[in-house]
Amino acid sequence: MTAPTQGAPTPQEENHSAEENDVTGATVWLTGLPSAGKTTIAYALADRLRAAGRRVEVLDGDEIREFLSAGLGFSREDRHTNVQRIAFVAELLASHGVLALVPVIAPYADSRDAVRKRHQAAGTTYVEVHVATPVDVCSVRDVKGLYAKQAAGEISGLTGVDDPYEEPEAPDLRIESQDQTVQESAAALHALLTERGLA
Ligand SMILES: Nc1ncnc2c1ncn2[C@@H]1O[C@H](COP(=O)(O)OS(=O)(=O)O)[C@@H](OP(=O)(O)O)[C@H]1O
Ligand SMILES: Nc1ncnc2c1ncn2[C@@H]1O[C@H](COP(=O)(O)OP(=O)(O)O)[C@@H](O)[C@H]1O
Repeated sequence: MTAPTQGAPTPQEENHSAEENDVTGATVWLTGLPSAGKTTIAYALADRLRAAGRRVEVLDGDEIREFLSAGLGFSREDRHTNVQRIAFVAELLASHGVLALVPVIAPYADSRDAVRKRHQAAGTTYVEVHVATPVDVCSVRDVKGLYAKQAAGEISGLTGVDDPYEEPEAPDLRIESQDQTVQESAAALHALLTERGLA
């Protein structure tokens, strides 16, 4: 057997690099009410996926609103614009083999449909997860104090209270976080991604 030319990749190296290039990315969108558990599950899942060697980005709603969507508010129109911008970035990442985890409320069905269609048109995998924690549980968790502020009349237009949340009719997965630990919720989503060849 002749030794490979110096500098040229061995067949094993070539295979390895082909495998890397062939890794399937996907957008995994976690939709649900404020304090439902979207962000917590996304980061717990990211830890698991990174430990398994996957490239992962979490497109956190709060961070996106500070930069990419700076200046947008919470009107129907602004929420739609926010969601479409995030979908654009997520799809780009996913099309390059990244698992883009998106814990963003996305309260309107037509906005989420547009996200799905963008991914379908590009041939990029899209997974919709409904973190279906009931509003009474979310309002007790009240991670950012928004439910208390709304009740005190300090803010209005809070999703699920005095602003719409249109529940997904047929998500790929529904997580009832009120009955689970964070790790159980993350494991359920990890199992779905494994089943679909994404993890
Ligand atoms: N009025 C109102 N309604 C809903 N949410 C509100 C509101 N004001 C501020 N926030 C906080 O904004 C966080 C980011 O929202 P998103 O970008 O995910 O919302 S949207 O998809 O554009 O509707 C969102 O983050 P999460 O709590 O992680 O869901 C909220 O905490
Ligand atoms: N199974 C679960 N999955 C996710 N979060 C949970 C779960 N059980 C309890 N929690 C708690 O609920 C809160 C959810 O907050 P967060 O993830 O910021 O919600 P969101 O991003 O949907 O606004 C956290 O304090 C988290 O520890």
